Amino acid sequence: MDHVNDVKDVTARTGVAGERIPTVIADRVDIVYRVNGTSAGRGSATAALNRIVRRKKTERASGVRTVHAVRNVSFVAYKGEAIGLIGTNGSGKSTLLKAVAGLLPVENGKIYTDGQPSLLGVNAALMSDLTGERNVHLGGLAMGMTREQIKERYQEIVDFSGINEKGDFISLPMRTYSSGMGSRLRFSIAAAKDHDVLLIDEALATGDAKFRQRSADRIRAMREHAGTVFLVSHSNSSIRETCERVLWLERGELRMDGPTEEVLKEYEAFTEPKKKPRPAKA
Ligand SMILES: Nc1ncnc2c1ncn2[C@@H]1O[C@H](COP(=O)(O)OP(=O)(O)OP(=O)(O)O)[C@@H](O)[C@H]1O
Repeated sequence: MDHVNDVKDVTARTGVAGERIPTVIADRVDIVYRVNGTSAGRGSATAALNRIVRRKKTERASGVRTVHAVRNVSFVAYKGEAIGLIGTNGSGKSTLLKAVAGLLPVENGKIYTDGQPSLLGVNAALMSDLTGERNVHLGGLAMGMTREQIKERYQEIVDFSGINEKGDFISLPMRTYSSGMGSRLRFSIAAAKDHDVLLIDEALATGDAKFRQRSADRIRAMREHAGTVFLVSHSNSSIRETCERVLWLERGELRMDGPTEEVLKEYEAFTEPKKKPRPAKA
């Protein structure tokens, strides 16, 4: 099994114990995507025929290409931590998050989690033809809340999202929302529940400054109540506001794992364009 839901067994075996309680352990994880239909040939029927004819050839010849998205990544996350995942485009952040959520198999290594991690992405499935109100109920049920819990927290969710600040938008279909409003509602629904491990993919990026501040406060509160929060973001300020630890992935490899400021300092030096030397004064 590559995704095991019992971290306690591992802690017993490895002796990682004491005050800090591990919630996620990634042990030398490799994740590989396989993409079909990449060989020359027109249309998928030709590609399929090619695959049958050349069954014994290499993967590349049969039209299957592999993308090694995460390479030999290991880390231990503890209860109460908020961890930022950073890295340039295509460095493997979303892939790693999906694997921690149990949505992608790992090629090598293992991921152990304590409790069921919840992945909150900007694409979290809400129904655009239904009203915000219906979506709050559906989203809550999808996360495992009871009808009573949803009723109890409904007003809190709507108030937190700020959707109704500019009129009665919560009774309109979600397709009438701006992308920022949509992701605020998604975040608010997810934040209404206490999660053991909450995985957030860019959810805060589209909110305005006021909402970002509220989200950062909410994430802090969630950490105090229980679990561990992972946040993937390209916004270094969101990471600074929210996380005290950062994992930096580059080309699928874990380049740095440490306190936010230390890692961001190196990352910013890596991503900022090199300054041209000033011409010498005449
Ligand atoms: N479904 C997929 N099939 C094949 N390759 C994929 C798939 N999803 C991602 N990849 C590849 O895996 C690598 C890592 O992608 P991933 O989306 O995890 O990166 P990321 O760090 O989240 O990027 P970004 O910052 O742009 O969102 C990339 O090379 C990407 O092309």
